[in-house]
Amino acid sequence: MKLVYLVLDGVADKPEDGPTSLEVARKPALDGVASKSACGLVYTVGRGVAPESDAAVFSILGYDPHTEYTGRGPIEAVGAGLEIREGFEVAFRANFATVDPETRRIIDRRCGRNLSSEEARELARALDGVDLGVHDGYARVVATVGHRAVVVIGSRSRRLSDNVGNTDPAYEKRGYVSVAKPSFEPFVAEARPLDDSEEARRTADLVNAFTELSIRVLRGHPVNMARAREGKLPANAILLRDSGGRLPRLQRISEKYGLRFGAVAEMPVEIGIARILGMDMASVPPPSEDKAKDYADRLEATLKLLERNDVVYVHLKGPDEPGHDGDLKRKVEAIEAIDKYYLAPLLREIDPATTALLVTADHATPYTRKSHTDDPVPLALMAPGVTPDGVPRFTEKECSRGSLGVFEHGYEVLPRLLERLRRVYA
Ligand SMILES: O=C(O)[C@@H](CO)OP(=O)(O)O
Repeated sequence: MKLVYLVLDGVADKPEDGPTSLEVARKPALDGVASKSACGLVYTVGRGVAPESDAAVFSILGYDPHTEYTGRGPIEAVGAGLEIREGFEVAFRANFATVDPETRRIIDRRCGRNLSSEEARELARALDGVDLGVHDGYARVVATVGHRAVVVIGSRSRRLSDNVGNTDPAYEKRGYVSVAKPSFEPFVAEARPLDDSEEARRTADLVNAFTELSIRVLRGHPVNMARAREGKLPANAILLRDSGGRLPRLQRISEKYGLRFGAVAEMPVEIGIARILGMDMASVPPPSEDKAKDYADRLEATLKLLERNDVVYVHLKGPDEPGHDGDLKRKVEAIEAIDKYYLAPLLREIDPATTALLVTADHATPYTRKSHTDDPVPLALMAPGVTPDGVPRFTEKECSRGSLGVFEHGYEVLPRLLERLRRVYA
């Protein structure tokens, strides 16, 4: 049996807000798959939870993020090739952002979403290894993709704790599962200890010292001088979120399902997840403007992994960013590009008699809300022995009528559907 598990990042919208991107997009390949599939909806982490990609992806891979999870920071660190010194280091997901340095008001959480990875690397180098002046502390800063980075707050001699709040106001830590806030005060938040331990207080002090230092160092940085000359927003602050002090201890996915898993992932967080779960990784360059080339690379990687694995998890970032930017046109274009340059050629390459296809999303990023929401996402399973529901198109509303019904948690999807496929392939 072979299965391609295609995850379209943030592709779902909020149907009650009006036409959704999936309804507007011209996507013959996706709609063709839906018409040959059993369909349904998934609350990827759970009803009422607007998840970040990390918890959502662990969940749709079959791991309940409320039982064993340790935050997005360590996952992004693995994706960036960083190790964490347990007990003395805490890893955060970070954003280069634009703030008013006097008031700490956030002008743009992503400094205009036009920071090149090279600019980010130069800015990170100015802060990587800095001494924080308290608690024998220091920071490591590694740029990843665009405005994204990993920051590790450490102490050479004092124990630290990951039980501290975010300085990024857009997401709220609820234990280790961070959720997107529908609205927030646009100011850099003070990191707070989330318990009364000395370790948590010490860590919060170090985070706040890092925030101040990053604003001082980035203010006059040549990259920002050049950006100002080009009329671009400065990357003059670093927002931290989703702290974690160690990696989650999870069963390797191949042992969990008794199947070999490959992964095609574009962003550090999904790369980190695939590594932690022991998947056979194909490395592909980060997304570029040339979608035809990007998706040809991702298709080639998928086919190569299919040769030596039973399941290939493919995570395509495309629709999420325009969702965050509130841009319906670009979100529709992102879906159409995946349909035309990835899915249509994939369907020409795989044998539907022996290779199943499961398509879904990690969460909704409605362009009408410009953030992740708790809306359920559509799901379609096309496989031999699976009777199609006659769903005409891959959209939120159409898939809600499917025979698979509603999965209350993403971690129910793979166990239930792999069991169904095993019966067919047995
Ligand atoms: O990294 C990203 O693409 C998004 C969501 O995961 O984060 P942010 O909203 O901070 O850009």
